[in-house]
Amino acid sequence: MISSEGSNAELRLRIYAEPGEEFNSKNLKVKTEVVMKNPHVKVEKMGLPVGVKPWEPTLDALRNDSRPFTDTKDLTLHLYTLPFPKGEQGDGGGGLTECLISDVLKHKILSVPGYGARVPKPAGTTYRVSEAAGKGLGVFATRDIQMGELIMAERPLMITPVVMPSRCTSELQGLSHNDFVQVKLHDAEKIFEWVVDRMTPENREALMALTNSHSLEGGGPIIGRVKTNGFGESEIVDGPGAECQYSVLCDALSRLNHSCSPNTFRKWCGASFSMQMRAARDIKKDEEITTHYVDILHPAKGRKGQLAVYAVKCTCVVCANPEISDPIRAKCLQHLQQIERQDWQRDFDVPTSTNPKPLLGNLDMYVKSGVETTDVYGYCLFMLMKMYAARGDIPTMRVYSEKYARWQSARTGLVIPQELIDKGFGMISVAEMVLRMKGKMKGKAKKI
Ligand SMILES: C[S@@+](CC[C@H](N)C(=O)[O-])C[C@H]1O[C@@H](n2cnc3c(N)ncnc32)[C@H](O)[C@@H]1O
Repeated sequence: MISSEGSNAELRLRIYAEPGEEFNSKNLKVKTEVVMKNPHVKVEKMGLPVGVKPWEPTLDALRNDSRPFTDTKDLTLHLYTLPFPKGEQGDGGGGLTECLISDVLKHKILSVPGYGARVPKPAGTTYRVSEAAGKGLGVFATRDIQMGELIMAERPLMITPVVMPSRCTSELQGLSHNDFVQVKLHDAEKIFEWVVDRMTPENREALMALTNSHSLEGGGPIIGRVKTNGFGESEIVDGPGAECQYSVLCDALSRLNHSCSPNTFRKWCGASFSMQMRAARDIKKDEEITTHYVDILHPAKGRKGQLAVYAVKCTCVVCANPEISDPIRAKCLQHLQQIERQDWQRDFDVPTSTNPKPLLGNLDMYVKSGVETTDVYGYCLFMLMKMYAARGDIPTMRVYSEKYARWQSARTGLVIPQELIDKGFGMISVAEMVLRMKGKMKGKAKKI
């Protein structure tokens, strides 16, 4: 699973019925235990180990998609088709998602203000999927794309828990670690098959057409595809403590390859129940459109290890030259740690220095190093906007205000009014005051 948070909390949600009780929605119990997450497990063989009986859960236990109300405390997994309720709101034009989620998450999803909104469409065609040398397929720009532009918006094909739904662990006592994992993979594939069986034929075909980079690791074809293509999404979790994380599996978005200098931001939009991707910098026609699977500010060696989990051997220029790139990335990380402690996006105080050289130097470093998807880049644009306002240079202030607004739109998906951008997010009053003062010094007020 492609992590958005980098969290590797090893928790497992156990769905079970007491011995002798029927496995159905009324008597299912749920328990969270420390165990492995499906993206990181690997075994030599496939199928059940010798002597282990197949798990026979009943599908009815999970089939609850017609329940009108959700229990906000129920962490048991159920099958739902979203957007919900089907037929009343329709699919908002974006297609339907098959979900194996808890009521807690379903309640969260349905409570998002504006839930049921249409999935937005990019302006014209923005991308094609074609061969990416050494990486399988990839996504490429079909025209020049400006920073901030929406490139893709997609309703997921499927949302499934990161922890593997499987039989009660007590049944597996005495098994070797390898056999234990094999059973887990086998059980989980069975449950995932139910999810896939509920899909529309088009969605099922799209899912099975996705790449499986983990076909030799003992898991079934669905788990393999989830591991290869699923996104971790911070908003798609149970409860505030993220008791259970989920994997969000999309279609075209799954064709995005990893880059250590990515040119897009990925953002979940709860209202339209869609994953969206926007340009983090200007992208040229035919350029590959990329995302990041791991933290791009980590040193090359660390990234290599993390990327191996996703079956990625990155050969980009940043990875190929760690002696040059690592110190630069370390500097960027240091800058990030400095600004993380500040509420800089809401700080409209006039900067104490009006010398833009250090900031321009940093901006150049961020662009050359390709770290526009990190906050240091946005911070730099924001500070330059404020600094040029403090210098009374309205045209240059507007250049950075425009860039900062585009970057923020790409990052958050929010549309920033042009009037606000023209006014440098309010910094124009500072610029006007400075100009008036300069005018006074020369004996007359300058016209803006
Ligand atoms: C989410 S898929 C991306 C689309 C995929 N290339 C395809 O053909 O469908 C992830 C897989 O793509 C490949 N991949 C992604 N980024 C890569 C990169 N930077 N270098 C090499 N392979 C990459 C790896 O095989 C990885 O497991």
